[in-house]
Formats: sequence, structure tokens, C-alpha cells
Amino acid sequence: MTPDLMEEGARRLNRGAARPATGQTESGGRTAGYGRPALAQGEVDLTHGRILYLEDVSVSFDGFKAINKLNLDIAPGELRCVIGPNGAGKTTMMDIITGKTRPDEGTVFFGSTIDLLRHREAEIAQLGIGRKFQKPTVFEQLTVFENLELALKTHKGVKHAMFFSLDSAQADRLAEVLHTIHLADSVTRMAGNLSHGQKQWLEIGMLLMQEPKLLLLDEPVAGMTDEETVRTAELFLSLKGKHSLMVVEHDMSFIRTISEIVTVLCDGSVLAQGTLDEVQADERVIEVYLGR
Ligand SMILES: Nc1ncnc2c1ncn2[C@@H]1O[C@H](COP(=O)(O)OP(=O)(O)OP(=O)(O)O)[C@@H](O)[C@H]1O
Repeated sequence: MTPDLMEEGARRLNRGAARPATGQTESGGRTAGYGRPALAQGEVDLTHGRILYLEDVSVSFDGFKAINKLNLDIAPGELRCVIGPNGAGKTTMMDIITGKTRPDEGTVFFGSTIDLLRHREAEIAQLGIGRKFQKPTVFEQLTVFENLELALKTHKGVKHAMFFSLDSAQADRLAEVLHTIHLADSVTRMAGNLSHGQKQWLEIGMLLMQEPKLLLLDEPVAGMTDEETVRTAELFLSLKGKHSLMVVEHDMSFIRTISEIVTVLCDGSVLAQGTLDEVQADERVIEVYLGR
């Protein structure tokens, strides 16, 4: 998939949106399909086999290039691990994908047609990109159930939250998420009484309630016990395929358990990519990262 193709896709979509109401089209009155399947609302166009695509992305802070001509893409359903030394640009990359930081240059696409650089942070979340920061941010005074319920409400906006009650599909989803995050036995527990690992799972559950297509997870197992780390690995492996995941982690044994492709970032760009064994055997990686 080239950016040209993606840009053309976006242009065509924009042209479609701008078409006059007279019924006239550039194809002589016919409605052109452009070879793409019709997408239901909220679906992402995966025609080119990529859910996330970054090309030549750069950003500087006070003259320092934190991200430098970064190229990276992720397939639908993939669980991608990203590693790299401190200051490599991992968090900044996630900030760019989620609209928190605007790059100085480059292309960032969600699927084939959604140019993320045209969207604000809140819109990007609504489009289906969920982000989990390192520290758990659950509502400690609410129960596990209430936290998950709230995640649904707030995703739809404040007005919606005021008149919100779960429909049966949402109740089913909540039950499914509870099971997925290993908290089905803790529905009525106050979130503040959960262990650190359980709080992390609850926050992941809150993201899952919003049915994200892409999940960005920043150091999810930091501070977890060994047992919690193992269960988190199981959790991520169970999410793979249903969601696309990008996991930034320093814990190599965790990475070994969950990874297929590992991307090594250094100085704001991709230094190496491959299986964990491949990147660990790469001299450049040993020098800048693993050898330290
Ligand atoms: N808002 C900012 N202003 C100035 N410099 C920044 C800003 N954000 C990030 N940086 C710098 O950009 C570089 C990349 O930072 P970033 O946090 O993305 O690295 P990282 O790979 O996530 O590191 P770590 O593994 O330590 O979390 C660092 O040198 C950092 O100091």
C-alpha cells in the first residue's frame, strides 16, 4: 500500500462528500464504487491490508527530532510489540497516532482512507483508536461494573450519559468484557480495592467497552506481579485477531510471550524489525539497546 493510493482514496471520498445534490456524478450519473466494498458506519477501510500506516513522520521539540522520518504499518488483527531505549520516541509516536501531538511532516492513516492528521484527539478515540497510558486511571470510588458502564456512557458524550441505560446488547458486551479481563468475580468490588494488575485490566476493559479497532498500550505490565504479567499476556493473546494492538514494553520476557513482529525504535525511527530472536541478534540493536 502506497501513500499515493491512500491519498487517492481519501480524495475520492472527499469528492464523493462534496458532490452536488443534483445527482450528477463524474461518471455520468452513475454512482461509482471505486472498487471498494461499501462500509457500514464506523467501519475502517482495510482494502490495502493495513489498519495503521505511518510514513516519513517527523516531529521536533525545540529543534530536537523526537520522531525522525518514522515509517511503520500494522495489519488488521496484529499484535505488534514496540521496544526501544529510553527516549527512543515510543510515547511520542503514540501521541502522534492519537492526535495528542501534531507531527511537523509525514502521513498517518487509519485504514486506507482516514487521514488521522485531519482529526482531533477526541475524534480519533471515537474513530476506534483506544489508548492505555502506563498508570491505571480507573474511578476508584466506583465498582468494577460502574467503571465499565461509565466507559460506554462517556464514549457517546455527556448528553448521552445523562439518559443512559444499558440495552441488552450492551449488557451482553459488559458481561463478555468482564470475563475477558478476568474480573467476572469482582463485579461489585470497588475499583480502589483492586490490585494494581486488576486496575490495569479494568482500564483495558473500559477501552474494550468502546469496541476499539486499534488499541495502543504503553508499558501495560509495569509494576505487575509475575502472575498478573502472565495473565495479561493471555489477555492480549485473546484480543489479537479481534482487535489490532500496539504494545510498548520494556519487559522482554513478556514481549517473548506475546510477540510475533517486534519493532525496535531508536532516535525516532525504526532501527530493526522482525521476530524477537531476529532483532535481539541484530548488531545495531545490541549496540543501542540490548547491550546497554
Ligand atoms: N513535549 C516534549 N517537549 C520536549 N521534548 C520532548 C517532549 N516529548 C518528548 N520529548 C523528548 O523526545 C524524546 C522521545 O521521548 P519519548 O517519551 O517519546 O521516548 P520513549 O521512547 O517513550 O521513552 P521511555 O521508554 O523512557 O518512555 C525524549 O528525548 C524526550 O525528552
